[in-house]
Amino acid sequence: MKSSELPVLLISNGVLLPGADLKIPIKNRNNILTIEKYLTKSTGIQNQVVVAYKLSTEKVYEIATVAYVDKIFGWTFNNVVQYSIHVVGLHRATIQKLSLPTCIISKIEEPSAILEHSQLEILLKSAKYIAENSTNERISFDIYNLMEEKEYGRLTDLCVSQLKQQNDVGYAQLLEYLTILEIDKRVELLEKWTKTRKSLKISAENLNIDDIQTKMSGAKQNLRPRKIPNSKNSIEVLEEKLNAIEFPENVTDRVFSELARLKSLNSSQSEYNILVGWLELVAALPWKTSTIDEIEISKARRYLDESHDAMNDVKQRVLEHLAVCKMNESVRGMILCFTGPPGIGKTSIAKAIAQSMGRKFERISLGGIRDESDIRGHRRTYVAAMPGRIIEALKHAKTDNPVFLLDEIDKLYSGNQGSPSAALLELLDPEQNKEFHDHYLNIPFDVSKIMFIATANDISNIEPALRDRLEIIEMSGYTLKEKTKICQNHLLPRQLSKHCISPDYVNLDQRAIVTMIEEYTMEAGVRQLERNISAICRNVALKLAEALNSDLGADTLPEFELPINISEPQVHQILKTKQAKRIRIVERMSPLQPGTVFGLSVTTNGGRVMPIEASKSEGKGKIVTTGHLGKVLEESILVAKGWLAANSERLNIKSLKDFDVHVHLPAGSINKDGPSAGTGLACSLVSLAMDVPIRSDAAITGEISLTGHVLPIGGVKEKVLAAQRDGLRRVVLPRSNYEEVEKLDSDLKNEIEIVLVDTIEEAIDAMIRKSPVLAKL
Ligand SMILES: Nc1ncnc2c1ncn2[C@@H]1O[C@H](COP(=O)(O)OP(=O)(O)OP(=O)(O)O)[C@@H](O)[C@H]1O
Repeated sequence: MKSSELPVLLISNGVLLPGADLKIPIKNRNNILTIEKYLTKSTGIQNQVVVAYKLSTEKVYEIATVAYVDKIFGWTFNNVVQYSIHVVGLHRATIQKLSLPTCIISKIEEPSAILEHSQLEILLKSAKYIAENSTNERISFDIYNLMEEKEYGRLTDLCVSQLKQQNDVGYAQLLEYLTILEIDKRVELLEKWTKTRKSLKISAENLNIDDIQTKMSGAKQNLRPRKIPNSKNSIEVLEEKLNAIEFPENVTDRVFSELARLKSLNSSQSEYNILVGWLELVAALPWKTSTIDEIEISKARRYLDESHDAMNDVKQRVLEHLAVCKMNESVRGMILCFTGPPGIGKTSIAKAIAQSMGRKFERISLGGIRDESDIRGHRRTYVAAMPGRIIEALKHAKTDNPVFLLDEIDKLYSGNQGSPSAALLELLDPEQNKEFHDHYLNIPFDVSKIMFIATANDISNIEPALRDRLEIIEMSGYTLKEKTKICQNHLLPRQLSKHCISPDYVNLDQRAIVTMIEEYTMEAGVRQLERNISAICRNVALKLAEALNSDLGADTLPEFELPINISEPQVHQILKTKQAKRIRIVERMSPLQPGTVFGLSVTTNGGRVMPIEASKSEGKGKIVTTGHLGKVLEESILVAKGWLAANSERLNIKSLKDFDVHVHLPAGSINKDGPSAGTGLACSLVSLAMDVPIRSDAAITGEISLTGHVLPIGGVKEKVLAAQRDGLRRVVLPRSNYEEVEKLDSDLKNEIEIVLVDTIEEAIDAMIRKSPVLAKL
C-alpha cells in the first residue's frame, strides 16, 4: 500500500465524501497552521489535504478523506487573518501517523462496484430524485454524469452527501458510512436513510434512461464536468515522468539521487523549489526521442524548387549536403552557414531543409548576445538561474535531432561575462558535442544529432575559430526578373492568404510588380517588396469589406467588379501615401561634374552605388579627405594621386601638382573603407585634372597598384545588381574577376554592359574617353 505525507485539516462537524464538496470555516489553530504553512499562495506547493475527523479533543477517526483544495478564502477581521477553505473529496484513506500539521496516510483502494438489478434500480431512482430536487445545478449535473458513466460507488457517495446536508443523517452515521467499502452495503444505507425522509418518496415508475439523458443534456448546456487536477501530488507526478524516461547511463544515477534528495527536503526549504525546477527541466528534455530522417533527394529537390525561386547554386549545395547526410546517416561536423544581405531567404531556406528532412525546426537568435551564460545557462546556485538557449530550444523541440538555426552568428559580442563564441565552439565541435555541458543542467546532453545551420550578414565579423567550423554558402541579391518571379509565385499568394483574399479577387499585373520593385524598394532581398504587397492586400481587403457591408440591406447591389485590377497607377496611388518614391542616384547627381564618379561598394545590406567627388583649388598639391574614410581608403587616394603624378607626362594628362585637392565620399556619417574604390579614385582625379566629366551611366570598382595595375575585388554580383537597381548601364571591373562575371545571370548581363580592365589607363578609357551616354532614365 502506498503511503504519502500530506497536510491535514481536522474537523468535527460534517463528513466529506469522495465526489462531494465542502466549505470548511477555519477556526482552530492547527488548521490555521496547515493553511499558512502549506496552502497559501506564497507557500502553496500542495493542492491536496487530508480531511480528518475528530472524535474527541485527543482522538481522531482512523478513516479520513483526501481532498483537492479548490479555493481558499482569506480576510482580516479585528487585525486577525481568517480563512475558509473549499475542498472537493477525492478518495478514502487510512491515517497511519498523525503528526500535525501533516499526517502519513495510505490510500484505500475501493473494490469494483457490482450491484444486483434491484439495488441498481434503487440507486438510480434515488439519484434521479436527488438530482431533480437539488437546488444546486452542479450537484444535479455531477449526479447525471456519474449515472451516465456508471460510476456507482461515487454516485452513492454523492447521493449520501446530499442527505447529510439536509440534516437527515448524523456525524457518527456518516463516519460509519465512510468506513464501508462494499457498494451494496452503501446502497442499503442510502435506501434506509432515504426512506426515513418524509420528503423523499421514491415512485415505483420505471426508470427511463432517455429521460436521464435529456435531463443531462439540459444541465450540460450550462456546466462542464468538474475539473480536478491530477490527484497525485506534484512530486509523485514528477517521479512517474522520470521513471518513464530512458536516461543515458552517466545521467541516471545523478537524476535519481537528486530526486531522492528532493524527497528528503521539507517543502519550505529554499532548495526544494530549485530542485523541483531542475527535475522538471530534466523530465521535459528529449533524452532519446528522435524523429526519423526522411531524406529523399528527388523529393527534397522538388520541395526546395517549390518553396524557393532562383538561388539555384544554393539549392544545389543544399542537396549535396543532404546527400552526404543520407550516405553518412549522420549530420555530425557539417555546419552550413548562409551569408548575405537581409531578406534574401537565409532563414526560409533553412526552414525548408528541416521540412524536407522531416525534422523539427528551432530558431535561436544570437543577435546582440554578450554573455556566455546565454548559450550555456547560469549555475543553479544563482538566484533565478536558467538554462541556456540551446537547452531551452531542445526542450521546446521535444526531439534530440532538430534543425537548429543559429541566426545572426556574426552579431555575437564578447562582454565581461565570458565569450559566447567560445561556448558555441564547444557546441559545434563534433569531438565535444556528444557531451554538451549546460551550467544549469549540469549533466551532459548529447547534441551531436542536431543539424546546425548558421546565418550571417557579414562573415568578417565572425570570430576566426568559429568561422573555421562553418561551411560558408554565399547568397547574393536577386535580379529584377527573379524578384518578379518570387513575388508572383510566393509573396503574393502568401500575403493574399494572410489577408483572407481569394486569388480570384485580385489581378496584380506584371508592370505593377516591376514598378513596385523599381520605384518603391531599394534592397538586395525581397522583404520590403513583401511589405509593399501586404499594403496592396490591405487596400484590397478594405475595398472588399466596404462592398460587402454596403450590400447588406441595400436595395441595389453596389457596382463592384471582380477581380480588382491593380496596375501601375494603383500601385503609385496606394504606396505613395505610405513611403517616399525612390529617387535613383543617377537622377539625383546628373549631370556629373568633372571629378565625380560612381564607385561600387558592398555593405551588409547588399551592394550600393557609392559616389566619389573631388574638387580642386589653387595650392601646393595638398589632399583633404572627408566622409568617414578608413585607413585603406585614404591610402588608395594617395596611390591614385601618386600614379597620376608619375604618369601624367607620359599620358599627356594635366597634373594636379599646383592644386589642393578635396576628395569627399557622400553619406558622410557612414564609415567607408576597403581598397576597391582605387580605380574610381584614379578616374575621379584624372577627370578633375582634365576637366572632363565621367560617363554618368557607368560605375567602376577595382583595387589599384602604384604601377597602374587593376587588382581583383569581392562582391561582384552584389555590386553589379546595385548598379542595375540604380539604372546604370555599364560596370567596369578588374579582368581578374572574370570568373565571377561569367557566372552572372544572362538577363543581368543583357541589361548591364560589363567592361573588364587590366590597367588604370584602360579603366579611364572605359569611363571617360567614350562619348558620354545618358543614363537609362
Ligand atoms: N528565393 C525565394 N523564394 C521565395 N521566397 C523567398 C525567397 N527569398 C526570400 N523569400 C522570402 O522573403 C522573406 C524574407 O526571407 P528570410 O526571412 O528568410 O530572409 P533572411 O535572409 O533570413 O533575412 P535576415 O538576414 O534579415 O534574417 C521570407 O518570407 C521568404 O520566404
